[in-house]
Formats: sequence, C-alpha cells, structure tokens
Amino acid sequence: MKGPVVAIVGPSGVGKDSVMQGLAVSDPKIRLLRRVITRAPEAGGEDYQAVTEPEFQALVARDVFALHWQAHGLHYGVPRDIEQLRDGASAVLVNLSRAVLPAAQEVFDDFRVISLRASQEVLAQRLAGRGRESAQDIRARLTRADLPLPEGLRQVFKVDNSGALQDAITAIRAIIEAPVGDAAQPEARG
Ligand SMILES: Nc1ncnc2c1ncn2[C@@H]1O[C@H](COP(=O)(O)OP(=O)(O)OP(=O)(O)O)[C@@H](O)[C@H]1O
Ligand SMILES: O=P(O)(O)OC[C@H]1O[C@H](OP(=O)(O)O)[C@H](O)[C@@H]1O
Repeated sequence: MKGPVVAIVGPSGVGKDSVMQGLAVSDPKIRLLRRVITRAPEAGGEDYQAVTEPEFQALVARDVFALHWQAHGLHYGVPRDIEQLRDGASAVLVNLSRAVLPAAQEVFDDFRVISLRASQEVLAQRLAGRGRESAQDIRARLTRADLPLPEGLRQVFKVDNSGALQDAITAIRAIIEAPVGDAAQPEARG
C-alpha cells in the first residue's frame, strides 16, 4: 500500500523542517523525502543532497525529478524515487514551494497539503534565531511570507505553528491518519 504524499508548505521560518522531523520521530512509518538542492553542503538544517548548478541541470536533463522548482535563488528537486518511499509508508512528507503545488497535485495520487501558519513577528524571530541566512536574506524571505496558496488544490489543511511544536505535530498526525473521505474536508480542520 502506498502512503499519501503530504506537502508541508508555508513561509520561511514557519517551522516546516521542525514539524517534519518531529513527525518522523513520532512514527517510523512517516518518511521524509530528501530533496536535491543547489545549496552548499555545509548549510545545515534538513538532510538534503547538495549539488552544483551544472549537476542539477544534468539531473533535469536525465529526467530524474518528479518535480523541480526555483526559489530564494536556489534550485530544488524531488526525485522520482519518492514512489518507492511511499510503499508501506503512513505518509511521505515533502517540503515544497507553494508555487509548485498544482503541478504536484497532477503528479501524485493521494496528495495532501499542510499549510503551516505563524505571524510575521514569529517568523522574523525564528529566522533570526536560526541564524542560517544573512539579515538581507531574512528580509527577502519575510517579503515572500504572504504568498497565497494557488487556486484549485483539492486537499488543503491549515495548521497553526505559532505555539508549541508538539501541538502542530499532533494536528498533522490526525490529518495523516484520517481516512481518505475525512481528509477531503479541509475547511473543517482549518
Ligand atoms: N513551534 C515552534 N516553536 C518555537 N520554535 C520553533 C517552532 N517551530 C520551529 N521553530 C524554530 O524556528 C526556526 C525555523 O524553523 P524551520 O527551520 O523548521 O522552518 P522552515 O519553515 O523549515 O524554514 P525554511 O523554509 O526557511 O527552511 C528554527 O530555529 C526552529 O527551531
Ligand atoms: O516561498 P515558497 O515558494 O512557498 O517556498 C520556497 C522554498 O523555500 C523553502 O526552501 P528552504 O527550505 O528555505 O530552502 C521551501 O522549502 C521552498 O522550497
């Protein structure tokens, strides 16, 4: 049986990586997709495959990716072998750009979107606290924070991560564990 592909989306600093790590620790059958990124290998944070820009373009040419996109001056890719990761999983979590969600919905059957929320003040504090980006990069990321979700997504669930991380993890587990019919009532869970 294949688990759903669950996109974790939201502004930079909202806690996507933290929530994903917490979910994977809470249930070994919740798996994380390792993205390919043209980011320096030593940047830290999530586990990703670091590649150079020419290496990334070669992977695109070889049609290795189910999805790929650009944001914050970086290229990101989701390899097609995500399908193997779905076998026997409760869910495969993937950190996606909001802009790529309509394409993702066409690529994956049983595709759900978790839209994480927090105020601008909380985002600014968290990005500064994390210390991965320069002040200028943080300003650019905050400017992008209000990017709306694209229209036409069939299964979107809004989850607040302004408070304790564990509360967001518990809310997302309920969404993942819901039967497909229940999961298709996003507004009831907003
Ligand atoms: N609920 C929470 N309470 C307090 N701190 C949090 C919470 N969630 C995340 N954080 C902290 O906020 C910072 C940003 O979190 P994280 O890196 O997970 O965000 P992100 O959405 O993945 O960001 P980006 O898109 O830039 O990678 C981290 O330092 C993390 O420890
Ligand atoms: O603002 P949008 O387009 O939704 O997201 C853009 C990108 O920013 C984040 O990247 P990172 O994890 O900070 O490198 C997300 O993971 C996504 O890939």
